[in-house]
Amino acid sequence: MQLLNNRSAQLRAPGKRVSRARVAVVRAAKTADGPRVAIVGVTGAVGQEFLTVLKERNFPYSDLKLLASARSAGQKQEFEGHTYTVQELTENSFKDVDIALFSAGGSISKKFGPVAVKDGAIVVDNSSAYRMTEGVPLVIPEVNPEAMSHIKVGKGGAIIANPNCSTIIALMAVTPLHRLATVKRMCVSTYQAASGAGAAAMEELRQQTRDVLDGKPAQPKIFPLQYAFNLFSHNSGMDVELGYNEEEMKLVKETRKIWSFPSVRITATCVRVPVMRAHAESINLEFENDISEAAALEALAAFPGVSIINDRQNNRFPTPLDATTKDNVFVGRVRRDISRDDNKGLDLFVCGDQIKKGAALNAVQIAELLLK
Ligand SMILES: NC(=O)C1=CN([C@@H]2O[C@H](COP(=O)(O)OP(=O)(O)OC[C@H]3O[C@@H](n4cnc5c(N)ncnc54)[C@H](OP(=O)(O)O)[C@@H]3O)[C@@H](O)[C@H]2O)C=CC1
Ligand SMILES: N[C@@H](CC(=O)OP(=O)(O)O)C(=O)O
Repeated sequence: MQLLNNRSAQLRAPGKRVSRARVAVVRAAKTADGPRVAIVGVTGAVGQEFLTVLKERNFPYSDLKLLASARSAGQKQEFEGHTYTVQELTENSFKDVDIALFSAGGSISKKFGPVAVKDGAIVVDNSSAYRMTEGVPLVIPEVNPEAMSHIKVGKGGAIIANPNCSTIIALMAVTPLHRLATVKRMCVSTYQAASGAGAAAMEELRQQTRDVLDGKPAQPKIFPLQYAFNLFSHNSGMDVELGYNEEEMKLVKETRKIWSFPSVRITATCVRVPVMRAHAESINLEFENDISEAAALEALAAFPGVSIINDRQNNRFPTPLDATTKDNVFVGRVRRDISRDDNKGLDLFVCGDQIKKGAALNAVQIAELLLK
């Protein structure tokens, strides 16, 4: 296995930027001494992206098992010159698996995660099922790899949770600043893409856009409201007492766990916007210590997996399209918060591909750590 330093993931868009990605990439692909890998939910938006990311990163595997529901069993899937048949997920699916990448929703993870662990597999779970479970590491490899350092392939089954996509994207940008000046309070507003609600929601956005442009009524199926040419409060369950939805509370709780910082103050408002697959987030930060714009930009530029687009002269800042299909999270609008008299406040605008760094890429990076 050869470890490479990937310095090529820079965005060459007009204006100022730019940071270097320094994420270790494992080179190999199909190889006799690689782990046996299973993908649960392979026919979904994230499942398909797992295949893309495994290929892009030449992730080593000796065997690949593609799993989905009975609806998809028998489907053929080409991958790296081989034709695989999608199999129905059952209790016997994990007998010969070392790493299982789960992305079929929380109820499937709850039912089959323990089955996989019992059979000795390490589950990297994309759902929210185990994120807040004590003893289950919740990991962003650039932020807290130490949380999973005791888990390795060949040393028994375990579950590692992949954080919520909005949380991953926010913390990729905020962690280098937190390390510099300690975040006291974070206020996040999200603009979340269709992909966060799966392949069917992406199709709903395409179909409604066509229908509305053709003068036909939009037909809501996945979301309760018209999605094309509209936006609305995130579709996750609402705590009616508190007035926060589940997505907002994930940002609060998961950040505290990932940073091992239970007292950090966080508030969030999550909104679904008609964008295909990259989330955007506006973030206001209050720090314990002084932090300048220049120091913040320097810390962001040095952080692996972050690119900067921060060109005030040309009003050029990150957009969801900049981030779409990209590994890196893009950060801009870095400015001192003028509502404060001190130098302890900053604003940022962040964009990250929800399916990639927000889901499949982060999970595959976790799997790479299992091999080191
Ligand atoms: N940040 C993160 O970590 C993110 C996590 N996710 C998680 O990943 C899950 C999937 O997301 P996404 O790919 O967008 O969703 P999709 O709706 O696009 O895909 C769902 C996948 O789950 C499979 N599935 C559904 N029911 C079963 C079943 N009974 N047995 C086996 N497989 C089943 C589907 O298979 P079939 O085609 O056969 O129905 C399909 O492959 C989400 O529910 C969420 O939990 C998603 C996005 C981000
Ligand atoms: N956060 C996704 C939904 C999702 O899959 O979240 P989670 O992985 O926390 O269940 C969205 O954009 O809506």
